Amino acid sequence: MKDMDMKHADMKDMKMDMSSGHDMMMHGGHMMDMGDLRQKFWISLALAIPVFILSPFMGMHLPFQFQFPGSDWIVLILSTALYFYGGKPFLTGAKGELSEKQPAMMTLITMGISVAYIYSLYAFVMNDLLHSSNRIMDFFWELASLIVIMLLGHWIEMKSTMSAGNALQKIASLVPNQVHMVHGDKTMDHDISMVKSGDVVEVRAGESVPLDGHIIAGSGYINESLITGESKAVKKELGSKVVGGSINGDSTIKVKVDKSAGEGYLSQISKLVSDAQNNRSKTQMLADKVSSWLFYAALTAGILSFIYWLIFGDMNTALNRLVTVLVIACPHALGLAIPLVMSRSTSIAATNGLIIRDNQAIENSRKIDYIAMDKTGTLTEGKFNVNGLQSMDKSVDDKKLLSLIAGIESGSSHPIANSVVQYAKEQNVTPTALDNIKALKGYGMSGTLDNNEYYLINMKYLNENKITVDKQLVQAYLDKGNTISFLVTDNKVLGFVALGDTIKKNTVEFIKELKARNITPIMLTGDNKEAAAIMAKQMGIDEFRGELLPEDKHNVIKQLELDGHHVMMVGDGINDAPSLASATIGVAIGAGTDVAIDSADVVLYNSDPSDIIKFFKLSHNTYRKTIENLWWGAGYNILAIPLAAGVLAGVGFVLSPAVGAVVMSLSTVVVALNALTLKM
Ligand SMILES: Nc1ncnc2c1ncn2[C@@H]1O[C@H](COP(=O)(O)OP(=O)(O)OP(=O)(O)O)[C@@H](O)[C@H]1O
Ligand SMILES: [Cu+]
Ligand SMILES: [Mg+2]
Repeated sequence: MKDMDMKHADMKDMKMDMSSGHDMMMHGGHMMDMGDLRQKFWISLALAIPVFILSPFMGMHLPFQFQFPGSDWIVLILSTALYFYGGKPFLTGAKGELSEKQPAMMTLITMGISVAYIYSLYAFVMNDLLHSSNRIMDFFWELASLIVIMLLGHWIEMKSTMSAGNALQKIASLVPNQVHMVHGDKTMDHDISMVKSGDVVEVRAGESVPLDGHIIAGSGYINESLITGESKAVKKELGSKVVGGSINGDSTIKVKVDKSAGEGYLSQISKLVSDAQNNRSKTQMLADKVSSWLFYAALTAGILSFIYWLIFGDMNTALNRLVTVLVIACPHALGLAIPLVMSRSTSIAATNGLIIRDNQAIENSRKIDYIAMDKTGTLTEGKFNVNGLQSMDKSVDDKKLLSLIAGIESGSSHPIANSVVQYAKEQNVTPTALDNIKALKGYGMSGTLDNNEYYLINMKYLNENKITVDKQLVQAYLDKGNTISFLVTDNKVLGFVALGDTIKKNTVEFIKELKARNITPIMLTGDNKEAAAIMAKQMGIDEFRGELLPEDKHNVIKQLELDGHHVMMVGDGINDAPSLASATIGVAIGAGTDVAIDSADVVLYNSDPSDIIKFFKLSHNTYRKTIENLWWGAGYNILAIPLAAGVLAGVGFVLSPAVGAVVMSLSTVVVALNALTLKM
């Protein structure tokens, strides 16, 4: 569980991060500390208002403007403060981008405001210090308005990014900070981070269960809907497992904590979500590329128009055009377009049973035409009923047989093993203690007792090792889709256990929907072919393979991909990990098997395969929004740069920096709002 470790302290930090004044923002996939944008915006606005009044706009005097002796000095001082204080987030952002040799949005903004500021300084020196004969037009008005508008734009962007990306905050808020720890017959309130595995906490009526554990006193109904999506409260009794974040009904229970704050179910989920949100997707890289491309385009367009106006106009016009081009090229909306959609998307996903670990999966989902699924635990519950248990050798009776089988299975966490051990307990049969218990991948288990090697293995193993068994005895179980395990020692079959699984309630509907989407479902299982065929038929699946070893599953996926298909693989076990990693999209079931989860792109944390349909719907909408936003973002730049360069100057239209900035901010708001309308 190493990489899922998340101390509760981290979760609290997270809560603090969200509410503190410091705004973090994604730019080109990097998190950037923007300082307190809200405060910066208001202070900058206050600084800017006198500049708007005292400084001529584009060399023109607007009706409300006036000057007095020394007013230029006030403008200079206020503008300098604005540049260094209000412009700081952009200046530091640009430094970061340039140090990584990835000029992007921040560099463009910095270019715009720096050019405006430096040129205006020059104008001030010429006008007010050297008293040059013809007044040089300065850009203080534009500088001030740009900084204010940029701050506003980024502040709005920030707010939408935050509301889009608060899945972590939602998860963190599911657990209380304080717990009632039980000490003897007293309880004391402690910080949740103090609670260790083995401690006992009291959960009163209506409170949420702080940590994973099991009930040692009391019983009641517990609502796990926040965690499992299952809206009905479930009855929990003595010994029942409870999950941190679920809500207690109206009785008081005592819970013995099994996992400390860092290891519980919720912290795993948090870790997954934060992984997913920090994940830099290829699509984001596309936006980065476009941003950096725009940087060079703007520089080129700026220099060309500068040269052009220098030749056919004058220095002032030329500089004015240069400043305008550099200011307007700002790819604000563009850089916002995809991160916003993606973070909104992962956030929606997180509240719908989906954790998207790799954003690339969203893009790839359009291509999927095959979906390969593991049977046990994925399409079925993975909770087996023991349908038959029979000794086939005089040396053991049924009870002894079960004791041996349960003994071997106590060393396994396979669903079959859990079910058998549970069954033995119900039958009051004590498992025999065996040594050296090992898993035989794809076949079963083995263990030693009194120097004898005992095997609990399937038919495939018997066939491959030429161990004979009267198949007639188990045929009836095979015909019902049972999984059969034989207990073998010394090449002699001692007996068998037959287990039946139940199909998950949403599976049949899910398969229908897949087919309606023209996605071919194929079932891959390690179970026997008879069980595979019978279960597949019941589920409505036409293609299936049985008796597969983990590497066989992997090969089936690889072959399908070689044949030009794009395969989604859904699995739960450690043995599914290679297939999950090699598929176009790997989907892991449940938050249980960390190896499977680590290899997957998407995790279904409610263990409900039909959430995959939600994934397809969400991905489809996300992709559409991404493209829409790319056009809104880039479209602005595509139109604005040539206009700013003065292409239409011949017909009397030139775009001023201030108007450019207003339009840019509008396009940003459009992109942000458009991202927020993303729905499932
Ligand atoms: N702990 C175990 N006890 C008994 N039999 C086992 C055990 N582990 C595996 N087996 C046998 O090996 C077969 C394949 O196991 P594997 O884990 O590869 O697949 P599975 O999880 O049963 O099915 P699926 O591939 O659909 O998830 C099982 O069907 C069973 O016959
Ligand atoms: Cu911008
Ligand atoms: Mg399995």
